Amino acid sequence: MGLTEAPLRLPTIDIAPHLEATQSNSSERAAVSKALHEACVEYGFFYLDISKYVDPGEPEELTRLAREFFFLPQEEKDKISITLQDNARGYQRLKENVTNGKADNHEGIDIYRPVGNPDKSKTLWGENQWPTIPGFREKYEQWVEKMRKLGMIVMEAMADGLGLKEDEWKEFRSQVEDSFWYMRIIGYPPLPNDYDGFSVGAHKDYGCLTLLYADPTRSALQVFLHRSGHTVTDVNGLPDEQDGEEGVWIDADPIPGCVVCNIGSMWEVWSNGLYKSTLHRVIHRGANYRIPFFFEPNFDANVKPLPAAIAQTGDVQVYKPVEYSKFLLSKVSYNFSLEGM
Ligand SMILES: N=C(N)NCCCC[C@H](N)C(=O)O
Ligand SMILES: O=C(O)CCC(=O)C(=O)O
Ligand SMILES: [Fe+2]
Repeated sequence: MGLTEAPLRLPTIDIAPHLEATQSNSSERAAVSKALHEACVEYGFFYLDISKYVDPGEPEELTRLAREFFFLPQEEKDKISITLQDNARGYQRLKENVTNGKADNHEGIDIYRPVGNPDKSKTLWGENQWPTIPGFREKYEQWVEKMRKLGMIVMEAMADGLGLKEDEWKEFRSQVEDSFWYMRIIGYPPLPNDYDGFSVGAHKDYGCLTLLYADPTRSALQVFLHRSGHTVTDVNGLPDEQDGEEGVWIDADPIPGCVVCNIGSMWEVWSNGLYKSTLHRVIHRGANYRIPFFFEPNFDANVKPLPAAIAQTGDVQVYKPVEYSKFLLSKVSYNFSLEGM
């Protein structure tokens, strides 16, 4: 059946009741937590309505600043190249990022949580490199702070949706409250029709939660629902049960006032596979900018299935523990190399 079935649509969830917890909105909050739970079981993807949290002018200003940067001559952009730092923080040229052995048709700036003792000889452990455009750093740092707080709010709502008790949440929270967050500012030129690759090839996100501010271009971000013949393994390197015979790519077109949200592989581990981190890819035929913010675990988090999740998945721990830092490093070191794929 696959492609002829009824259109699949990702759910939209308004986070407003969780922005301010009051006695009177506790049933609304519970409904939101339940909706998050269902979206994560079913899709691993949803729209998060943040219109009561973010003024639309804010990401529009970020887009304007991004345009100003990406319109600079190549040699100006290369002054903050990732190769001058820790091979992760800074600017990457068009086709420098690699996914599934193919160069991606995008350029971007990657910013990570700063570290106290930077050492650029260690991958990921250098310093962020910001454009010198007036206001750029300041505006983007404000955005990071906003998204980081939002990430924590959503994590708490999700923990509630999964049924964690107060003390279980406290334990869980300690694994993410010093999030090793990550932000990308991505410039997409139109993907040529004859290009043997993608704007971003099919992948899963690595950590907890991605909060994507997307430009209006349609059919750009595509989400893989129900299974195909892809040879993808899960976070533990096991064959992924998502990879059956059939599947369908659906468009996750932007909705005004919402960020597109998806869960990363660490949620798959915490939930013992109850929540799936879903494959997605980008085929961007327009020319514009997108800003994903990745709310991730603490760098040193040891991620393992939560007892509450094991209890809901047949009382058997299926997923092995994962050290987030090792997992992240293995991913990032493949992102900029066509070797060893
Ligand atoms: N979730 C993150 N960090 N997204 C960044 C890009 C994903 C594609 C990357 N080349 C890859 O193969 O993973
Ligand atoms: O630009 C997009 O729509 C999504 C980008 C993405 O999936 C990523 O950077 O991980
Ligand atoms: Fe992604």
